[in-house]
Amino acid sequence: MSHVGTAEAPQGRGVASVADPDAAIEAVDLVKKFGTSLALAGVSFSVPRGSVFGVIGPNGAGKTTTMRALLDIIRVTSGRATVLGTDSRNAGPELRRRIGYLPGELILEGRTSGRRLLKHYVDISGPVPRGKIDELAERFGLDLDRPVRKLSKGNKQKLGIVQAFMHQPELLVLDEPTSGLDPLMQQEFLGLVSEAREAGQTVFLSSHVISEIQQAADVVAILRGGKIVTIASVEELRQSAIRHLRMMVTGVSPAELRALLAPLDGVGNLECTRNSAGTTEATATLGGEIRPFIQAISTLALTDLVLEEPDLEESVLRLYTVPNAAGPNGDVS
Ligand SMILES: Nc1ncnc2c1ncn2[C@@H]1O[C@H](COP(=O)(O)OP(=O)(O)OP(=O)(O)O)[C@@H](O)[C@H]1O
Repeated sequence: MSHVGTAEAPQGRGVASVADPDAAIEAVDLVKKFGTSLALAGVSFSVPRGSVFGVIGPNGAGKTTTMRALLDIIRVTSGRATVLGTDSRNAGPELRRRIGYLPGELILEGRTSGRRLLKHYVDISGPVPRGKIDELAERFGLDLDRPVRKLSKGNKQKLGIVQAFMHQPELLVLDEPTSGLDPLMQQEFLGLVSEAREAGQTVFLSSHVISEIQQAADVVAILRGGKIVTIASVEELRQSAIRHLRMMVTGVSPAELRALLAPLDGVGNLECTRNSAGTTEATATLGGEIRPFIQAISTLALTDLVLEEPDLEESVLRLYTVPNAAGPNGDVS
């Protein structure tokens, strides 16, 4: 297991700066090149203290690179980040004690037990409240006396979670924290995140699981190809998500209904047909606000209207793949 570290980084240089005192993290135009490949192409965001900020994106989007840059495990090519009021390049032991870090790829080998390994990490993280390690281990059903190399992937992940949370840090940086956890343990983890927020801690986490981000995060950043496609609250994302609709109308022909609905903002995949009962049926997708649509159909003789719950997953996946897709704030990649 790696803790917050500076493995690939030169020793602290740069001057500590306080940008926004309310921000736990402020990243400004982070660029990271690995040889000729551009892992981060100008990433900027701000994470308010006491909030849960989720980052989602497809494989290779730059989530891990962003986290490693914030923790000074790697150095960015250009740009700057402030973490808990300190320039990330000054991530010395004092700052590291204020952060809990769960790396994406946990490597736990050796005969040592989970308990002994955690004791070692206490030396780095600073004091842990009495009984906290056992309380967390019990919560996740983790046997701390087994040699770590014998632990399953999920149990190694639980040990990583205990390690990140045990010293009740001001900031938690969690890379794919629920990877390998079963659904019950994922819920337990989400409970822990919500308690952390209630206690005023800040959580910065990445995930592939949209439903999990939806449940845990206040704000979501969608990263793709080293760029932020959009940053939005979960509610904004939900409102911008696509709904599926089906309606039945009498007294209008399919062509008339098409002429009414097709020009409306957000209407897509429109199909208007006459069914065997002589009623006109329309199916479509509806994005964005529903009010203009409801107003437009208010004069129709509706016999049925079905408007499905917005599908956040579908909407986010669209932002993953569609070139120049606009997010809820109108941001484009
Ligand atoms: N040490 C490295 N050397 C070279 N390229 C790297 C290195 N680390 C990351 N990359 C590249 O940078 C890009 C971003 O990788 P990163 O691991 O940050 O993505 P990610 O969003 O965390 O992906 P995943 O969801 O698969 O974990 C990828 O193209 C990756 O191949």
